[in-house]
Amino acid sequence: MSAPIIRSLAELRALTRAWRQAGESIGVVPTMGALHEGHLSLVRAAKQGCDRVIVTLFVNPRQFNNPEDFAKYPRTELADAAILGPLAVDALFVPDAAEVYPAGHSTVVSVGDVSQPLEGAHRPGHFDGVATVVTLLFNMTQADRAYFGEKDWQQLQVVKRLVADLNMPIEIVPCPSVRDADGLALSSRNQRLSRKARAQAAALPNALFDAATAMAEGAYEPEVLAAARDTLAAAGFGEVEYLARCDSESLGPPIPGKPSRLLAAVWLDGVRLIDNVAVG
Ligand SMILES: Nc1ncnc2c1ncn2[C@@H]1O[C@H](COP(=O)(O)OP(=O)(O)OP(=O)(O)O)[C@@H](O)[C@H]1O
Ligand SMILES: CC(C)(CO)[C@@H](O)C(=O)[O-]
Ligand code: BAL
Repeated sequence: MSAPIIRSLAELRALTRAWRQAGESIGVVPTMGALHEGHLSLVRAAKQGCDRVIVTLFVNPRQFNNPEDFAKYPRTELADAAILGPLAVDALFVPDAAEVYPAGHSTVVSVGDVSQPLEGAHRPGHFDGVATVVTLLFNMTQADRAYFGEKDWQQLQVVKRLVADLNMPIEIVPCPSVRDADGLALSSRNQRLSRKARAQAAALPNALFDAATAMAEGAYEPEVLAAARDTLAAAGFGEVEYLARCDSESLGPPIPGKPSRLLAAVWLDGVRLIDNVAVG
């Protein structure tokens, strides 16, 4: 059986009110659909941690800085509802744009410093769109816990900052990146890779893991980063938008004694891939 699809906020509210009155906890897994094992790992964590689980599916127009990317984003609602069936989620919330942004909607939520570099610099307005829709989804679902993937590391840090700064009564639960057998992080956008490019794509995680190991062993960072760029170019990758070691939490420059992370956004075969790994 497929997951029960709920489209209106009124219907969702009726459910969440009943669950709250029964003293049940609510978990939310926000997604843009085209579900894969990465998303399902979040759903499984939510099922373990909460009495009730809502998966949201909304391709949020306000976080796309590139109209072509928005137009091409995969939309597979029926398959998504079917794949969630065996996990027995309580609701698949699929609002339309007018339910999320009714006429007259004019509030934008903007998170500070952590949203500025990397994705923020290369996708102007992206994190304002994410922070705004995540705030709306948290309010709409009344969730106690929300599950986010480490694959979108900067997004996770932005959402943590948002929740801390606005004292939102919700716990953010990070979930590790799920990777294919060759190491490529699962992503809806991987579907757009040609067969040849898909075979080349594992060079990205390999280069990141190798570089992170070298850095942890004390190798000279500029040389390590230059070697990683050479490896990617040799593997057929195009533009490297960023490849940088950052403080894991603030995404600013690394801070001695604090965890750091290596993050990248790279083009391959007309597809923009992102990934990140811990250093040390
Ligand atoms: N491989 C993965 N492992 C763990 N979590 C993931 C993975 N891929 C996506 N997620 C998480 O699922 C949630 C929804 O992400 P989203 O719907 O954008 O999927 P996606 O595959 O990342 O798509 P795309 O990268 O093309 O936008 C986010 O919290 C994201 O971090
Ligand atoms: C969190 C999110 C569902 C908000 O639209 C989106 O950015 C995503 O899929 O990671
Ligand atoms: N997976 C993060 C959402 C986005 O790329 O727009």
